[in-house]
Amino acid sequence: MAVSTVYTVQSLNFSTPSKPFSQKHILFFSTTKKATLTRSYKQISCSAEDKTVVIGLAADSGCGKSTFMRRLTSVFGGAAEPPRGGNPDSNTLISDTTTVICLDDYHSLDRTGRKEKGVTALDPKANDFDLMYEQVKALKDGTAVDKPIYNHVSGLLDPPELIKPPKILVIEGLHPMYDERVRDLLDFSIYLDISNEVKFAWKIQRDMAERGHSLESIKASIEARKPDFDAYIDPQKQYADAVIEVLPTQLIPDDNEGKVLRVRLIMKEGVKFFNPVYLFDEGSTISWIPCGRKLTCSYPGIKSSYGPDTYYGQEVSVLEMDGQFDRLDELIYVESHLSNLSTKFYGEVTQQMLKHSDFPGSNNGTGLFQTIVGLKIRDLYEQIVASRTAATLEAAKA
Ligand SMILES: Nc1ncnc2c1ncn2[C@@H]1O[C@H](COP(=O)(O)OP(=O)(O)OP(=O)(O)O)[C@@H](O)[C@H]1O
Ligand SMILES: O=C(CO)[C@H](O)[C@H](O)COP(=O)(O)O
Repeated sequence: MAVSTVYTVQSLNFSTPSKPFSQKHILFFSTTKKATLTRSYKQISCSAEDKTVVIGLAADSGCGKSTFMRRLTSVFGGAAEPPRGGNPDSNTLISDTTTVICLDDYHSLDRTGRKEKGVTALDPKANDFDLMYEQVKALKDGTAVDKPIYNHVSGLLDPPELIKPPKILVIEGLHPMYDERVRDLLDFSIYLDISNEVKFAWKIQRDMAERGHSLESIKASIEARKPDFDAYIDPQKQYADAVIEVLPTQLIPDDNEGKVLRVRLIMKEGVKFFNPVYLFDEGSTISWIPCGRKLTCSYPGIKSSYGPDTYYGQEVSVLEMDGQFDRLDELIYVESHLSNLSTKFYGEVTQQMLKHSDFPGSNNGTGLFQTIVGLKIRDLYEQIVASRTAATLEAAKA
């Protein structure tokens, strides 16, 4: 029988928190040979207003999740870094406000295990949803957890790292909306829907140009993942509150380069604390070519549209941007025609885009819509905190 021993967290060597704990936090170690951590934790007491807001970001590998996360954390200010003093191959990024955890850390089978069983990482059988649910719920309830680490360098499962409840927890990866229990914990969810043609072009850019993979191996890897992607990853988009859909342009006939993109921001109606962005007039159907005196466009130009639609049987608003911007500073012209942006000052979207002009997608709708969704998440967070504060005050009065 395993005997449990109590240690204070300050004595641990992994994932040393960047700041000392303000609350007493105790971990229970199991004294088995492997010295793995059992899953018992003491609750860190926090007020209702401080409870963690949980955001889910789903996409296939290589579809821009990390880039989106960099844009999102930048909206909150401060740099996002891996846990200080922890595993150098940690997938976690922590900033003052946000903690981003990668759901690859809940792979239950390592690279060899998947190979032996003949399953991909996209297959639910290769992932531990019970633990994912248990830990996301614990964090949401104000309890720190020892989250496993999937090491992408070695392909092994490394010893766990300590994750404290942040203000905003982002769970990003293949399956944030797959398991109903985890899905129900999300305060807001996003799906990055990258069409096969564009995914292929991005994979070639990264894996061929930057990582030296051959064209054949990239094709083979995409083909091998496709059945599981279609079965387990893609269906999650029906649950997302916002979907960023990336398609080949319609401005160049038969374009197969995948450089000019048509991007659609699909925003669910009726989501608490989320008011969809609109162009010119809320609820109308608009088609707009902004190129001209105030927006420089070279071939093939830019076409934007907006209007109501349905998506998986639900009412949505869709904002679309096809083409690319020549001059980012002129984006202020487009920004000034959009409403419900949740900016804190005039031009904040343009400022964010200029700040990260070196990120992929900064000259088109991918960067623009990721930035807008980042601002909407900040607004959602602030509204949730404000409503909790109001509820606490009401309760105190009663
Ligand atoms: N908006 C974009 N426009 C053009 N290329 C992009 C865009 N977003 C991502 N890419 C390309 O895709 C690659 C992967 O992007 P990123 O690292 O953000 O994706 P990811 O989903 O986090 O990937 P992974 O899960 O494999 O770590 C980038 O190196 C870049 O080549
Ligand atoms: O789909 C993925 C999500 O990032 C990866 O392929 C999965 O996590 C397995 O990683 P690796 O290929 O490093 O073993």
